[in-house]
Amino acid sequence: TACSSKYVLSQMHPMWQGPLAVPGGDRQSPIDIVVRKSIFDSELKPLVTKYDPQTCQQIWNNGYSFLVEYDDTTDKSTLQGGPLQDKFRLCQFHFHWGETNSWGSEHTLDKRLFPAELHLVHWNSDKYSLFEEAVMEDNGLAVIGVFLKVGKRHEGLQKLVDALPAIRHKGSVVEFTRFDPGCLLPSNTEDYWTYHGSLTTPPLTESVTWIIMKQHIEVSHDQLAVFRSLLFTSAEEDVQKSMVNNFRVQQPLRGRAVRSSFT
Ligand SMILES: CCCSc1c(F)c(F)c(S(=O)(=O)NC)c(F)c1F
Ligand SMILES: [Zn+2]
Repeated sequence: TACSSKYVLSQMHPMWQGPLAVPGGDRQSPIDIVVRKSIFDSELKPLVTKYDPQTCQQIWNNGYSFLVEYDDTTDKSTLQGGPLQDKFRLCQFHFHWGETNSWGSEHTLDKRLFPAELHLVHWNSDKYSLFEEAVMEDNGLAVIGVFLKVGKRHEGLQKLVDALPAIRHKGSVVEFTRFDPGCLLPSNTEDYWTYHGSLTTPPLTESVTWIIMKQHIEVSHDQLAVFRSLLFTSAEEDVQKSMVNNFRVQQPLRGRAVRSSFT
């Protein structure tokens, strides 16, 4: 699918976290969400997701995370509602996680870190015809962020966890079909925070309407341990590096408002 083929992140190394010069740079992500400073907006609607598992195509290791990619050539898997005026097409989802359960998320709630964070990446198919275009525009992308906590095993996640050993190395791809990303959303999709930000990986473009779910999902310790068995490095490299801590450092709010859909 377009959403990541042209944007191989393999050049990126986790150590790039520094303040890469970004044009403008006043709406960078991730951020700390100061809950008591978020502003309730009664105009914010519940999210409307319509995901067709048949559009699931493959899972691959891009050298920074693993991406589950969807066919985004039609409007079969979409996100609308919430803070959005347009319809957005799902192109992929991926995660960020730590080397221990004490940290790993990109966003935080009142500085609270979670062990991992799920990102479902969508692009504005009402305004643009390709992900590559949308990723450069200020209302081009919508990313749903879901916090993960360690607890009971997530049955829906297990199919994905079972596929990970086949993509241990950077650049590995395997077919992955009939996976419903809706099973990874919390039961409550009405309560979220939203703000305007950016990708948290190069090209770091300021094109993202972020939608951070208030309710987390639970995965087991063992499921998260399989995430950490992935490698940043390709099979050819002689030093293998565990894929952990693939999150960006938090960025300044620069006066942005974070709105909440709930009081
Ligand atoms: C331009 C890369 C194409 S796909 C992709 C990705 F691989 C990724 F990691 C993130 S993220 O910034 O890390 N999380 C929101 C994205 F937003 C993406 F769109
Ligand atoms: Zn991400």
